[in-house]
Amino acid sequence: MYHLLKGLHEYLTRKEEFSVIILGLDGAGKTTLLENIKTLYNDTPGLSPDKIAPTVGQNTGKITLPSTILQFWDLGGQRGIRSIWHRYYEDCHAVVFVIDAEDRERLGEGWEVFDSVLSAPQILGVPLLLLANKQDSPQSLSVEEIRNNYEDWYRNKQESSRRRYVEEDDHLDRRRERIASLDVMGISALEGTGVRAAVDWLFIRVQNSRRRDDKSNGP
Ligand SMILES: Nc1nc2c(ncn2[C@@H]2O[C@H](COP(=O)(O)OP(=O)(O)OP(=O)(O)O)[C@@H](O)[C@H]2O)c(=O)[nH]1
Ligand SMILES: [Mg+2]
Repeated sequence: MYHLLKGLHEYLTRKEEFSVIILGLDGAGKTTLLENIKTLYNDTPGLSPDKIAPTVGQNTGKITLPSTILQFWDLGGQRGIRSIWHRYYEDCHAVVFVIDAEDRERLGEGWEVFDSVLSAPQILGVPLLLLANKQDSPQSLSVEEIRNNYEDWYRNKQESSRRRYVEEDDHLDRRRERIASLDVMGISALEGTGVRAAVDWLFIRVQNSRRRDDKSNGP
């Protein structure tokens, strides 16, 4: 009887675990975001921004929400480290792409990398959230400006490339669909503004992720 009740209790209180990968160029603010999330949701606070160094490899963090655990994988954004990102694609349930909205000079490079993430076949069906970080800075582009900037970049790229003629129709359609339904949110990872709203988005979207029935504990 005890075992039956224990089993029932465990069943009723079990938490599903989902993996979220955080991608973006070096310096975009991914680790600052992860540490801020830890501070907001965990008893033990995350690192303060002055203790954060560029990521060589990965950082991880876990938060517990009602009936759900989110496991974050913050991956280094330096050019040489980006080549390992794809190893995390197969097992993730959501992707967060952080763009530095303050660094106008690197926006093009950011979109180039974002575009390759957006069109990676392994994650075409996985929720993708674009975060326009550093909204605390007066120089930063707003969410609206970031979206427009990406759409302009994409249009220019299409016009100047012949890729659209060689890309498979099906793939192109899914990609267009993804861009049209792309969610962009503004945050300040440094001050924590907008971070809870972004986590709420993830919490809701992973429940409906196509990979929900195919969960794993991460890469
Ligand atoms: N003003 C401002 N600065 C920020 C914000 N988020 C991060 N930064 C700063 O941006 C710099 C880079 O932050 P990181 O979190 O290390 O960036 P990262 O994306 O993890 O970089 P890599 O680990 O190299 O991929 C640091 O100086 C942060 O303090 C923000 O919201 N506002
Ligand atoms: Mg980092």
